[in-house]
Order: sequence, then structure tokens, then C-alpha cells
Amino acid sequence: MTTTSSAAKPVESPGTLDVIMARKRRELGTRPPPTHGAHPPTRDFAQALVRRVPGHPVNVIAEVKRKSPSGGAFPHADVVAVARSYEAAGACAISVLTDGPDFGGSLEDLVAVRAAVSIPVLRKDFLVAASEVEESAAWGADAVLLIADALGDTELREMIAAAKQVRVAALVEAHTEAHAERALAAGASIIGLNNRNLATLKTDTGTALRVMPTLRSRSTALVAESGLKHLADLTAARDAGANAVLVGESLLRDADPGRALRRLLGLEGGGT
Ligand SMILES: O=C(O)c1ccccc1NCC(=O)[C@H](O)[C@H](O)COP(=O)(O)O
Repeated sequence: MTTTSSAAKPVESPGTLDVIMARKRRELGTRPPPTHGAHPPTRDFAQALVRRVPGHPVNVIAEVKRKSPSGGAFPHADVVAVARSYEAAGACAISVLTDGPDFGGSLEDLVAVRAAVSIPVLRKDFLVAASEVEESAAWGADAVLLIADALGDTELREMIAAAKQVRVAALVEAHTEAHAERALAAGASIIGLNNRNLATLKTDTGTALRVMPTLRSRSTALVAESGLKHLADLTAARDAGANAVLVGESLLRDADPGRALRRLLGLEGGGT
């Protein structure tokens, strides 16, 4: 928090998410509208989240990104190789960061990863308009991330409706119960509870555990996101109602992200 020099009234500094969303809204104004090419048949993201896999504590959406504001650079530039290793290790879906400036990703990464795996692929970005949901479908995304905390009610409703229209799943993320309720009211059926506060980047893995039980009976699928490192984090998320978890950093810090995923799932020794 910063304060003005003379007035007593405090002035909030914009959080990281606000800064990113402001950039995205500026960029949208300067980009040509998406061209809508034919897109491949959509892989069923919701089904991948709810399908029970014998021997897995919970389904894992495994994430590829080259860097992040909170984590800095990750040691794997070849996101396609990492995605392949995740699929072989039992991931139910792949999350691909397509934001360039803050995460080192691109829509070309999304296309390359989708061509390399047979499981659904989530476009993880900071979408600000329904036209970008349509654009995501044209680029082959099976699902898009929408961040309830950063979108108005009308935007959220329009973007969820656009996703239904172009037959991509919408994973609607919230950090608080209030934003999760807004997501449900806007028509969301797959809700992600982000343990990371995207304004401050502080992570508390108890966040999803506290909020998910209130949503269990009103959603198709629940996803606990961010900061998950241990098998015990996965079993706790499952016990609180999660169908799936979204994991990036703890896998990407390992020299072998596929092996790290097997360990996280309790399928290989060395996990905790
Ligand atoms: O991770 C960040 O630093 C970040 C900053 C600003 C906006 C979003 C950000 N991350 C998005 C996510 O929450 C994660 O990519 C995702 O949930 C996976 O989390 P983790 O397993 O902790 O990498």
C-alpha cells in the first residue's frame, strides 16, 4: 500500500492481477479481431476432471509455463516435451500459459502442446472479452480459464455464454467465496479455487479447502489451484470436494517434471 504525500487517505497500489488485466485490455484494443478457422473436435475437459482414475488420489491438470511473476524462470524451455511427460505420468489435462510478457508463453505453444498429447488442453491466460474465448476455440483450446475476480458480472456472463457457443469448457477461477458465488450466478459449472491471491501473490493452500465444501453440490467439477507440492495436499483437496487440482511450479522445479508428477500422485517413491 502507498500513501499520498499530504492527504491522510491511503491509496491502494494496483495488485499484480490488476496490472496484467490492464495490459490485456490495452492489447485487445490494438489487435485485429480473431479469424475463426475450423477447429478440431473438442476433447471433453469436464469429463477428464470428474473421471475417477484407479490408484490416483485426485485428477491433476499439469501446467506448462516458462516463468511466472511469483516463481521467476523455470528450467524447462521445451513445453511440448514437458507436456508429453505429464501425459505419460497420468495428468488428466494440460494447462498451457499463453501469455507472453509474464509467463513466456504463446498461442503457438497451445497448438504445439495440443498436437503432442491426446488429453484436453486448457488455455490459461487473462482473457478480457468474449471474442478471445472464440479465438481460443479457433486455436484449438478445449477449455479456457476465466478469472472471476478480474471480470465484471456482464463480462463473465458473456464469456461463459461464448464458451458454450463455441463448445469449449470454461474453468472459472475465484479466490474467495464471494467471487465463486458470482461465477455460479454467471452460469459457471466448473469452478477453480485459487489458493494464490493474485493481487499480492501470497499462497495459502487452506483457501480452496475452506471454500470448496460450500460449492460441492452446485457445480459439475471443482479444481483446487496453486501452491500444491505434496501428496497430502492432493488428498486434502480431494477430501474437501476437489475433482482435480491444478499444479505447475512444484513439478516444473524438478529436473524431470513427469517423474515429479508420478511422485506427487504417490505412484513413485520419494514423495511426501
Ligand atoms: O503464479 C503467478 O505468479 C501468477 C501471477 C499473476 C497471475 C497469475 C499467476 N499464476 C496463475 C496461477 O495461479 C498458477 O499458474 C496456477 O494455479 C498453478 O499454480 P502453481 O502450482 O503454484 O504454479
